[in-house]
Amino acid sequence: MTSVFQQRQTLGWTSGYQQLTQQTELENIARVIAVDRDSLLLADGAEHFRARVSGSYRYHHAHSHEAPCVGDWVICERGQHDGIALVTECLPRRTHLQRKAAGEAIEVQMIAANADIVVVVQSCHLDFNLHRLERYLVMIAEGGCEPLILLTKTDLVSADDVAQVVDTIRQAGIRCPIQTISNLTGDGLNDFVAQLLPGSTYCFVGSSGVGKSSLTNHLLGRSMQSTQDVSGTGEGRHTTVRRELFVLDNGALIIDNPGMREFGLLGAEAGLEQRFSEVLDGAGECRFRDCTHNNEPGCAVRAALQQAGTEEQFDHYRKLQNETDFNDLNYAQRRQKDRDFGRFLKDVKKNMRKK
Ligand SMILES: Nc1nc2c(ncn2[C@@H]2O[C@H](COP(=O)(O)OP(=O)(O)OP(=O)(O)O)[C@@H](O)[C@H]2O)c(=O)[nH]1
Ligand SMILES: [Zn+2]
Repeated sequence: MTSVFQQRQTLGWTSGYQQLTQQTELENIARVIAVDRDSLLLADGAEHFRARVSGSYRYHHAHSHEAPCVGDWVICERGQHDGIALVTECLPRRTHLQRKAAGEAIEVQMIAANADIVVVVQSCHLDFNLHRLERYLVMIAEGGCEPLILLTKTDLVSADDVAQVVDTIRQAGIRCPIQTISNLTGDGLNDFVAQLLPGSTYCFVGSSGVGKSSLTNHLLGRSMQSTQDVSGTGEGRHTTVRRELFVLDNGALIIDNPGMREFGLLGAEAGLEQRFSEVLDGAGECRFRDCTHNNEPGCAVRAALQQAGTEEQFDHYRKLQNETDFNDLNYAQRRQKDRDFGRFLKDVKKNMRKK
């Protein structure tokens, strides 16, 4: 017979956690599989069940990042009426992945808790962006996770191009594992799957459209529906709109982040992007819809900046935008930089008109 401990292990429970919770009966511990507004989907290794957070916990943990999120281990009371468990405590997080959100005060938003490895997914085709990658890596390190870089869509570029992207990453001093796959041809997929460790939790992050869902479908053997059936909650899962933790056949755990926006996007950055879009409007269309205005051919923004002779200044600001210190500036400082950037763009536009 499998013990409760072994059951928990299938969800990533380790003896390290065990020490944290000596006072608690194992029966009362569960992992957060998904969060839907006020309702949590939990799993204890034997079954999935619904839960809500106790009023007392919410009262004492008012910040949004303190609310249980996908990957968390929680203590709960079962056997309540209508089968809804009550979460009374969230265990200390071994690792966290979070972004700082825009707002009056800087809110920290949880993306996932207790992930061992964060898989940063970028496409070798157009989406690849070193600065964004570095920003992800900083956040991963901050949260105590290990990174793994996964480059997708190798079928759309030449082998030389793939090698060049890998080279660019290495040149930047990034030493973490890099894997390349094509969801279309299946190239590299087996190698990737083979190195996923049972009991380890992998969280996938990356821009929309880089192929996260395609990969998740593959990892789950496209058994999304049957996976859902296991949960016994009777919910359909046709659209990927929430973060969810899955157990793969080989015992690895994955958290997908469907439709996720860039998690380096901060208030000031959002502001920069907004003003930046004004320049985009004024400058016309770039050849590529997802142009990053770094060095793509047919970039209208670059052309406009070049014409105005302010390319260098612009790059400086973009660099600033990407610097991690920037993430740590307080709100007022960021607002100031934001205003400076607004002024700068105004000048660019004025110069463009003069010519
Ligand atoms: N050529 C090629 N196309 C791919 C590959 N992976 C995904 N795609 C296509 O790219 C598009 C986006 O793929 P998704 O898997 O939905 O991307 P995603 O990252 O999950 O996007 P969100 O769900 O919005 O976060 C789809 O049309 C896929 O068929 C790949 O390796 N090669
Ligand atoms: Zn462009």
